[in-house]
Amino acid sequence: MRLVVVGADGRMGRMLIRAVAQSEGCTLSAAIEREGSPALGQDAGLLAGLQPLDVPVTDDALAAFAAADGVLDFTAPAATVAFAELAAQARIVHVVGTTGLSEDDLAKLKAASYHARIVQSGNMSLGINLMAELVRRVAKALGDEFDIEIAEMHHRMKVDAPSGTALMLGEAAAEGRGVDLKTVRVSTRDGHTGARRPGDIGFATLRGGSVVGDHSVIFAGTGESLTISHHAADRGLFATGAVKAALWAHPKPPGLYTMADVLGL
Ligand SMILES: NC(=O)C1=CN([C@@H]2O[C@H](COP(=O)(O)OP(=O)(O)OC[C@H]3O[C@@H](n4cnc5c(N)ncnc54)[C@H](OP(=O)(O)O)[C@@H]3O)[C@@H](O)[C@H]2O)C=CC1
Ligand SMILES: O=C(O)C1=N[C@H](C(=O)O)C[C@H](O)C1
Repeated sequence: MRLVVVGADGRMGRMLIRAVAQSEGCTLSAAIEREGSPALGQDAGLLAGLQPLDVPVTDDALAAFAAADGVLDFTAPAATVAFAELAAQARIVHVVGTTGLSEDDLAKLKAASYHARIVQSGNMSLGINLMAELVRRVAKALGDEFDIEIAEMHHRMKVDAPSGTALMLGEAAAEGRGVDLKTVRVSTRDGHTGARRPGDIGFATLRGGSVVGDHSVIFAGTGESLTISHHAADRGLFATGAVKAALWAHPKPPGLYTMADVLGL
């Protein structure tokens, strides 16, 4: 499978180049960065700390997608929406790891998925996708007398909050309770907030250092609490998950898939 990595010079872009180069069943056909990027012209392998791969970084996504079977995209929301339209035109696989997507962005991905095979997830790791399943079950079993709070910590460079993973876990908890997350989501607390509203799902965001990604879902009852946690030690695991998703989606019909579909959860 010929794969394009977009956002090739990003933290995840470099990991994705390595994952493609080191995985069986796929090759790196192009590496894309935005116009004016200092990475343009550099060899993608060298950029990712590998031997040269003879794939220079370019800004010509249209030509790259036309000559590929799939694209791995961990960039930014506006870029991802534009790449989804190009992936739809090229009828290829589009693996979307980008977080911070708005409702409008998600609607555009849905539209693109009538022609592209899109796998979209706020987290490509096995552990987090299993955790979402557990959270759904626990939220269903425990009911409203247990307050749900979701805490996450990421590196100082992260630009969106709460993390895509935290929102995914929040959606799972809300589904377990049979409610719409939008109606119970509390993402900020400051000053005299009043007592906690029963049924709310709270989010706490921490940023600092080089933390790859830590998530906890706390079910706080009266006299007891239950916490489910995940610690990501290396962002290579997200890249490996993205390659797995691309290979899985290659023979599938157009549609919008999740990592839970890929992992068979
Ligand atoms: N789903 C998952 O499992 C995971 C998701 N993520 C998400 O992936 C995204 C990227 O994270 P990270 O790698 O840390 O961020 P970085 O900022 O390090 O990388 C993003 C890269 O995308 C590039 N980019 C932005 N717009 C374009 C464009 N139009 N064309 C080409 N390249 C573009 C950026 O270039 P420039 O710097 O010039 O803007 C940058 O090189 C985030 O949304 C993050 O939350 C991260 C890890 C795991
Ligand atoms: O920006 C990151 O780094 C990460 N982003 C994803 C998110 O928003 O949940 C996944 C992972 O936790 C790392």
